[in-house]
Amino acid sequence: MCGIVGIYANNPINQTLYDALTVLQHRGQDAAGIMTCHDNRFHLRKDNGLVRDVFHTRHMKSLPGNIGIGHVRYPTAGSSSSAEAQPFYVNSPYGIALAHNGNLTNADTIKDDLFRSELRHINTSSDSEILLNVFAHELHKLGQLDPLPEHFFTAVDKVYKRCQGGYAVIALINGHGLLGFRDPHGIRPLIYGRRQSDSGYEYMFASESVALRALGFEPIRDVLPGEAVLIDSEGRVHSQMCSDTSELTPCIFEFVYFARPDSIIDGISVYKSRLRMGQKLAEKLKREWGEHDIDVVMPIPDSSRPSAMEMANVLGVNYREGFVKNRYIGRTFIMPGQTMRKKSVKQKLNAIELEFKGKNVMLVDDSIVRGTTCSQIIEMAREAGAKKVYFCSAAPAVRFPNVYGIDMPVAQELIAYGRTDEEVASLIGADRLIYQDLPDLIDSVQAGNTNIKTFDCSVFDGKYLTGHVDEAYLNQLAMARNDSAKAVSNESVLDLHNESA
Ligand SMILES: O=P(O)(O)OC[C@H]1O[C@H](OP(=O)(O)OP(=O)(O)O)[C@H](O)[C@@H]1O
Ligand SMILES: NC(=O)CC[C@H](N)C(=O)O
Ligand SMILES: [Mg+2]
Repeated sequence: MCGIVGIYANNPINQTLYDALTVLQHRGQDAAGIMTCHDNRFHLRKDNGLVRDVFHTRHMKSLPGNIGIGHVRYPTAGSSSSAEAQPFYVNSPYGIALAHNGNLTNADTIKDDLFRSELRHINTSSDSEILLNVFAHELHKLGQLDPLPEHFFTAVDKVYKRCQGGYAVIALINGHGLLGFRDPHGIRPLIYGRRQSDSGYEYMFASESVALRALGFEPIRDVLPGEAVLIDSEGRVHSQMCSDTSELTPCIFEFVYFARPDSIIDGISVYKSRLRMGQKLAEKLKREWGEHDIDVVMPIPDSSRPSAMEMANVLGVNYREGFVKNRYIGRTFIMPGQTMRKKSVKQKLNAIELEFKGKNVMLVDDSIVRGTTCSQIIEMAREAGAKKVYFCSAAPAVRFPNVYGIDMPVAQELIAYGRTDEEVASLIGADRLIYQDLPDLIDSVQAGNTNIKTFDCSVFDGKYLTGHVDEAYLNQLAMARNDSAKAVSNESVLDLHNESA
């Protein structure tokens, strides 16, 4: 679940890109990159690490220009090598840089086609480099020295025909502007907006509206599924639907966990949808438990706070913050290995004993995925003196892999895989466990925009709306991206992108 940003401005944009990436940091903590363009030359800085670690003053000074793109990475394909940090660059045609959020489900086939038929070499194992080369090839085929917007749209149409999966993309095209597009299902988010400057409007594309707002850009609208929006070199906006089979089916997990609560995605407030998740969960609890003996409702910071708050409210029970989060530890779920994730939960959360002593506590999390967080948290609650520890998840049980840009590639690594709710409860050590029902989760999100008829709920129901995701693909993905395979592929390599720090 990477974060992407692109800016067209009338003044240097290195600092604005940096600031936007810090706002999107929650979407990717592994690597960060910025590519700017000035006087027909690209300037790149990318490396592994958080935004604040990747860009020092000397890097910022060497990112000139009024147009550029940025990326924060959470790998879902390839390795964690700095060579696979983004943006990626290809020299022909025109010189194109690209930042991608999502995952291609037919990357291997396209890679083969690119080499055999189109004589293009892909030097990394990143699907984003493949996506860039497909776009570049299709654009090159049109043979235009002075391309018009329609040529870019034709190339995007071809990308839609060839690339399956979920993707939101921002491309920086030397001399021709910024191009944003979103896959025909709109699985991954992308929004654009503008702000007034002394010399006219400036434009920004971003994964989430919060990045626009934080930098003083007014959102115009979400990019539609199957649509491409071009901000040309003169700052004119062109847009076109490039796919004739598009339907908005956004990823519901953005609302559960990934996005910041202060973002609005496809017209839906993430914060409000989380409040509604809490409300629905409380209603389910009342229905199923009847009388209860819960003394306090507590969130597992950060993401579950709104749901826990509303749950406490509906149950008429005290809301208490029993865990304090170390603000210097990042999100644990998107960390690359299980050892690091496990260690970080303990460093990240600490119990305030007096909130637990002799109480029956209901711990609320937004989701239970591998079970790393809840198992440790329940243990901590008991150690802090809780009488009974109940646990609930504002999302249903995660039982299926994600193939669209969330790194949950292996069903067997999910704690609920092949287990009943009771079995999960006993494994994590909870006295009782309650999961949100899928229809309730969908209602909670859909209430924000009833025009959206379907959401990508694949991690909960195993339905992959883009098609072509079969048993064989899932098996192959599991082999390539299980935790031990990733540890091997992430061993250090010296690659083409090999600048000095
Ligand atoms: O079952 P698991 O595999 O542990 O995954 C689920 C947990 O991971 C996430 O927290 P994270 O620490 O990533 O981020 P947050 O601070 O935004 O809650 C999520 O909010 C759950 O707490
Ligand atoms: N999480 C993402 O969006 C990842 C983008 C791309 N698949 C990568 O691994 O770099
Ligand atoms: Mg969490």
